[in-house]
Amino acid sequence: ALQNGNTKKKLDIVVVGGGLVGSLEAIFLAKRGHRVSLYEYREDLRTTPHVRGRSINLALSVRGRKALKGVGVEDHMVNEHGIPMRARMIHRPDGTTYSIPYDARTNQCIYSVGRNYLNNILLKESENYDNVKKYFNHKLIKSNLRNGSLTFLKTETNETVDVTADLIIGADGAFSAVRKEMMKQPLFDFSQQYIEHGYLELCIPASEDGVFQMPPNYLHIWPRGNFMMIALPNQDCSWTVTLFMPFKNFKDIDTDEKLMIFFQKYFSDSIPLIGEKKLIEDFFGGSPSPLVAVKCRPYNVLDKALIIGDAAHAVVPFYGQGMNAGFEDCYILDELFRKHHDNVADILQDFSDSRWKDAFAISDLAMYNYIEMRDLVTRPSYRLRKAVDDFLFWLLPDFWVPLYNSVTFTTMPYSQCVKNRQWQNQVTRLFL
Ligand SMILES: Cc1cc2nc3c(=O)[nH]c(=O)nc-3n(C[C@H](O)[C@H](O)[C@H](O)COP(=O)(O)OP(=O)(O)OC[C@H]3O[C@@H](n4cnc5c(N)ncnc54)[C@H](O)[C@@H]3O)c2cc1C
Ligand SMILES: COc1ccc2c(c1)CN(c1nc(C(=O)N(C)c3cc(Cl)c(F)cc3C(=O)O)c(Cl)s1)C2
Repeated sequence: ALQNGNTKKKLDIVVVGGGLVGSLEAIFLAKRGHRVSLYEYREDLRTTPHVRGRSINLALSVRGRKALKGVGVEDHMVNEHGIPMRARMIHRPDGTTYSIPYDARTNQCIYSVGRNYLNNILLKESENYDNVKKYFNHKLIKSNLRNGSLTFLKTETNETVDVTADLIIGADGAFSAVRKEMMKQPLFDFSQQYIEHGYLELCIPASEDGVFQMPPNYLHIWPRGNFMMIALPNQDCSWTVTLFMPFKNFKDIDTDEKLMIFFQKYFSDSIPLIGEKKLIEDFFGGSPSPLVAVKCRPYNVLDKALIIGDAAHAVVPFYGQGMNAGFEDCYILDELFRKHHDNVADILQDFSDSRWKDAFAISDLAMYNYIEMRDLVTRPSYRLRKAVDDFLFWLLPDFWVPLYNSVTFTTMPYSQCVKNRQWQNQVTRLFL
């Protein structure tokens, strides 16, 4: 192996999926000198407007930033594009608000970033590597992972093309075709869970004179028990608002009047911000998207294939960690390439053995938040517990890292964050 842990043997690696994780992974592999072919089902989104049904912006936190730093785009994303969110801004039903800082002690914050913007930055960064080839409008329709063969449908001409690879990386999202193939292997565990809530995106536009209509450096939340609205700021001073509600409730709101009565009752302060006409248009113009959690393991087939990102661990979004966890996969995989040099079998085995505990932990944490969401930020005991956490965090900062801070503001393995929390629950139960 070369001195910097680079593998001697250059591999022909196919990355399936050019979303956030696949495009980042392609750069990591290219930096190690491998020959990367990235195949993406959709067209080159640098040419198309926003795709509906995927959140338009996302919360980027330290785990994701660390991976972006590894390929040299963290600084741009954080300082030229990302909008810092230093606290939550909670909207009460009566329209009054109060804020809860994310990290009073060290003033850390999370960043709102545009999904397509970030995807474009990563695709553009991959152009700096002549050992990366990108193929858009290519859909994986067949594969034999053991002998590294793949068949893609070229959606523009309906022709198929056969490709072989030394290594296949499946970064093709929650409904991964690579994972479907993997599931045919013996000893492959898989479970998926759809939750009863769907989500619908609305928009709070910039004001007439082009500025934010709400305080910009906050993650705005309207917690309403069995449903919730959340808003993240965009670069153009608009907000992407995501309404989470059981599909049944979406269905029951089937006229303009019912919609207005519903919003007047639960989200009255947002009506003048969204605009009544736009609210009716956007609510009935789209349909709520489903949310699914996928757990599976192992993530590899011998030294031939590996799944990462949502393909390996799609989680419900109630922790803002899905993309951060997928980016963390890329960071960890790069460390394993360094650690095991050119032994791909060891690299993939080590990834499967070490990553599933953390993937399952963040999946459980996000699902826990979903269940708790009803009173996540309004239940008195939550706020009492938060006050206790903040006091102990202030008193013993290196000892008492509250759960939310450790998940969002440290790179402590997710499984370690959960262990921490269980231990803290015991202790607080003593005097709460
Ligand atoms: C409402 C909502 C809010 C969210 N908020 C946050 C947040 O605040 N912070 C955060 O960190 N995460 C958030 N997430 C999670 C985040 O969106 C995902 O974790 C992230 O997009 C996963 O990236 P990925 O590249 O693994 O998968 P994807 O983004 O799904 O990309 C998969 C890519 O593979 C392509 N593909 C699929 N099948 C094939 C095929 N057969 N052949 C070729 N290509 C294929 C797709 O076209 C796509 O481009 C949120 C998710 C939702 C739904
Ligand atoms: C684009 O669509 C979406 C959809 C959901 C989310 C995000 C973006 C970003 N999300 C974040 N969640 C946390 C968090 O740790 N918790 C416990 C929270 C969990 C919920 Cl459900 C919530 F509403 C607030 C907080 C909070 O603490 O602010 C962050 Cl920190 S960021 C959820």
